[in-house]
Amino acid sequence: PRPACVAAMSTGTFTVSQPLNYRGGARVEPVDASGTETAFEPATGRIIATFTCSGEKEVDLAVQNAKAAFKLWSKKSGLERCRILLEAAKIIRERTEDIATVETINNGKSVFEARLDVASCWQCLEYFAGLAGSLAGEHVQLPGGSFGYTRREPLGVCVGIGAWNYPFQIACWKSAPALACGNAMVFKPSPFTPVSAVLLAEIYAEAGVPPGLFNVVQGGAATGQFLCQHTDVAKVSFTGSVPTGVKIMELSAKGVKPVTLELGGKSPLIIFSDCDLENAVRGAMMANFLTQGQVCCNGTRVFVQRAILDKFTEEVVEQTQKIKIGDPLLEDTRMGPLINRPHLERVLGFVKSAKQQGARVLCGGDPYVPQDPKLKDGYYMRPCVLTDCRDDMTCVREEIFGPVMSILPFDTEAEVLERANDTTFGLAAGVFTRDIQRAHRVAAELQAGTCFINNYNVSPVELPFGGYKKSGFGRENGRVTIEYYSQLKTVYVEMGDVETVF
Ligand SMILES: NC(=O)c1ccc[n+]([C@@H]2O[C@H](COP(=O)([O-])OP(=O)(O)OC[C@H]3O[C@@H](n4cnc5c(N)ncnc54)[C@H](O)[C@@H]3O)[C@@H](O)[C@H]2O)c1
Ligand SMILES: C[N+](C)(C)CCCC=O
Repeated sequence: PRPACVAAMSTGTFTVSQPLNYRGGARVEPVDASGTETAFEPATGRIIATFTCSGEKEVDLAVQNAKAAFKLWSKKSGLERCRILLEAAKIIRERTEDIATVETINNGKSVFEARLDVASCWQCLEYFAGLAGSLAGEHVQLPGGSFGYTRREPLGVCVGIGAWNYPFQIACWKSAPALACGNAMVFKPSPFTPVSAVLLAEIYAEAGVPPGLFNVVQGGAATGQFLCQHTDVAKVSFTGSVPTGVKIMELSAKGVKPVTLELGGKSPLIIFSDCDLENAVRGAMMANFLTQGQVCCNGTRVFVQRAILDKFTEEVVEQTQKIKIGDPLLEDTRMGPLINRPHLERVLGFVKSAKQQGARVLCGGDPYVPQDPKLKDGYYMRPCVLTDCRDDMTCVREEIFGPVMSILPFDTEAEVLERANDTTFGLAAGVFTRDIQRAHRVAAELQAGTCFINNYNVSPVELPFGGYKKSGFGRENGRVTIEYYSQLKTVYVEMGDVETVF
């Protein structure tokens, strides 16, 4: 059943009343445990769920269900899979309000933004539904009338492991290409945001996928490890931090499983003095403050050419101070709370160390208590703009994952490219300039999986998304993702006699 009118809910009222695991076509309590976790409503600090983390037996049951469903699903034609995925996309679109509301309650992002995330989800399903019907191999003529052909085949049971900043979107960006290619999936959300992935499982079931094709197991590191180590799992697609990505890769390597790693970043945004300043300021806001700054590809190192430094800084501070912080379910809120108390403290700690290292806080960077008494225990802070930053400061080198922008002046193109690329990360980068040749020259030199020219943090599902360097490898979205969820079989066909060398 769909959640009871969550769209009509207000902050401070939602609690989870049904099991959060989904296996074999139904919500279930796990048969064994690897501890318990608690999920919060960041806006109020209220507990909304206490749940059991799945143990090894539950993980195995989910994988076995997925394996059984794979046998049915992988035999369907691409067009048959397309129809079911399109139906799921339609349901997601119709339920935008319900899904966005749950996402906002559990994650803290504004409902305005959560609706945009949901749009990216149904669009992703539509996109891969479209590709499902066109998956094909090639036919190759060989000497003597013999020939070969290739078949694009699914991998089997794929595991998806997600981060907490885009819970529903991550589940869709992984499952849509996986299912389009004929795979089954077991998905584990972050224990901080367990609620919305199970809505996706229900939607897939309603759309007509076989029971067990998309399963959800809840838990933390231990549950994730059981998934990565399972011998019947063919592939692991992970979104999260670099240190966890390393562990996932090590575990998967033991079973020679291919991995997709969508990891963290510390992306540069370069603003040349010939830019359209108004657009550059808007771009910098988009690059830093979506989802309270908890975005992997955020352009948090904002390099500004010296001639426009003062004007740009003044404008960006003015816009930052105008951001409406508060109850994320209210229509005019644009910044909600951070994900939890320890993370808020961590982000505030980055601001403190930036000050100690010589940066100047132009606005924000301190805890915020909204006037509404029910929000007093929420995890809010005011968005922060730092100036007088240097490349060696901690706030400029490390991923903060919060609403903290560092402004860095520069003089020449060569200098800024050198500095922009001086990082172990390589997820995204941006450039604002009116000089079309410079824009493409700079994009070609930036060491990043995605480069934005004259915009930032737009990610249409038609375009591949993924990292360079320690930000990971493999891609999500775009046609190329088919290659990460399928394997190519070559079939040789002999039309003559066997010529033996013996
Ligand atoms: N590149 C991208 O597309 C992208 C998107 C969103 C977030 N991120 C990154 O994610 C990070 C924030 O997310 P997070 O704090 O949830 O990351 P995290 O690495 O702490 O956790 C991510 C997921 O991995 C699981 N996990 C933790 N230890 C594990 C282990 N040993 N084995 C298997 N699974 C394990 C967690 O339970 C969670 O589901 C940031 O670094 C951010 O940049 C990247
Ligand atoms: C949709 N965005 C804003 C590009 C975010 C993608 C996922 C990164 O955390």
